Amino acid sequence: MNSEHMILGVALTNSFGAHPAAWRLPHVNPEAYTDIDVTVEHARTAERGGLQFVFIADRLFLHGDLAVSNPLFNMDPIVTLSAVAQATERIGLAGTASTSFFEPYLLARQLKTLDVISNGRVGWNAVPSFEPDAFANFGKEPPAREKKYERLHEVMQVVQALWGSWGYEAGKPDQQGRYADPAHVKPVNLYGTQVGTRGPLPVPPSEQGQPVIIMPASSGYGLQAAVMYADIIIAMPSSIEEGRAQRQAIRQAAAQAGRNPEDIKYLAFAGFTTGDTERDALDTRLALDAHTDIRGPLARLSAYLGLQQQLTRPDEPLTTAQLTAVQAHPQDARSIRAVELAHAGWSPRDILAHAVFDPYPSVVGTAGQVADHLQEWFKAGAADGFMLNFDDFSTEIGNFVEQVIPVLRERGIFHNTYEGKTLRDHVGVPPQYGVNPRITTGPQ
Ligand SMILES: Cc1cc2nc3c(=O)[nH]c(=O)nc-3n(C[C@H](O)[C@H](O)[C@H](O)COP(=O)(O)O)c2cc1C
Repeated sequence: MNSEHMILGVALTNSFGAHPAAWRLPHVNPEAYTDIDVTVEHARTAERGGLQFVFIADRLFLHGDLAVSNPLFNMDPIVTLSAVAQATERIGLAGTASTSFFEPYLLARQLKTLDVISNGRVGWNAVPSFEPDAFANFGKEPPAREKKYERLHEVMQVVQALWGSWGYEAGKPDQQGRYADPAHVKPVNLYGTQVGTRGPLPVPPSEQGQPVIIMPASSGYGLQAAVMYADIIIAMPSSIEEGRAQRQAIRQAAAQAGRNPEDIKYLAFAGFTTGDTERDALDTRLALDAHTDIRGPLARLSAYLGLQQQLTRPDEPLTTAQLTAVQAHPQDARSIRAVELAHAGWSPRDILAHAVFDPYPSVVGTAGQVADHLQEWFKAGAADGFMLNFDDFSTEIGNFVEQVIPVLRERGIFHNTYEGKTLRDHVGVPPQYGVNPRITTGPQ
């Protein structure tokens, strides 16, 4: 992994795409939620483009109003990735598993087994759950914030201790009669306030030792935990300035925690819809937006444009009087963008089709515009790479691979091919096996 190259992961959180209407498009298989072949195909397309990993977020409850939408998350990320592992060779496989419910022995076992059978391609997005609906599914009430993070710390340390409990020194099976050297497959006897384990975990090292750890960007307790354990931090900054500031804050906190800041990769979420022209890309987005009620977004847009009155002509550019009245909220990247688009002469419907209200910065445009966005953020130090989101996986992952990846390669900011075999190689993070000694002995 060369630091001149950006890291690209693709979010395959559900089977259809990031747009809630993707499942309704005529070319989309509406049963993709339960059809593993569809997810496998998306992962293979991403692998063809040399993307470093696929990523599956998770919520432990039914998310999405089934009367109008598909379930918004995967049936089960780890089981799904096991199937994807068998159908792919190089691409990394990152899945979310909550630290709030499962016993660390079970988490350690499933994740490391997946890492072994995929030849070292696994990433674990370790998140503490916070939604009452998730806790209800385990017959529980959400705990206080400090208890939630206390459990997270204990789970992270117990899982990693279990991962390291079958030492490299145990060796390979010797058919003369010794399968492994038991002196190096040892109990860990690690007990916290909320979880604990005896060990050992009967899973030998994978090709990358143990899974790469991913954690979401957060502040306070979350930041403190992420800089202790994470190899990759994923985030949703809304502007280059915010991304740069958050990345810097993480690098600083990592150094204070005794880490080399270079060992933590900061990835920003971004969304893309590509077309041969900007108009084509907007029309693709409009075909999806047509399935949603525009009244709410229009009301929100008038507020973001700083207008007192509602926008009543969604297909006409703003009038001169309206353009004189618009005013961006200086602190809000979405408002600034909406005002820019209004001044450029786009109609309210087209401004919305530019994805101004997506939860992360999005580009609806040509491959060159998409590449410009990625390059600008990367070169500005606002991210080490990106978590790519696509409205409609069935077309957009392929478009990105065929149209955007060649531009990034031409500009020298994306690798030509996988240089190594494991996810750790793909993202350029150092080896680790078991609990990082820094955690038990303090900064060196
Ligand atoms: C980029 C990003 C991705 C996240 N992915 C998930 C996820 O897949 N599942 C989940 O339950 N929470 C996810 N979260 C939420 C975090 O786990 C965390 O609960 C949230 O950021 C609130 O943090 P706090 O508890 O420190 O307030 C994500 C957060 C961010 C910023």
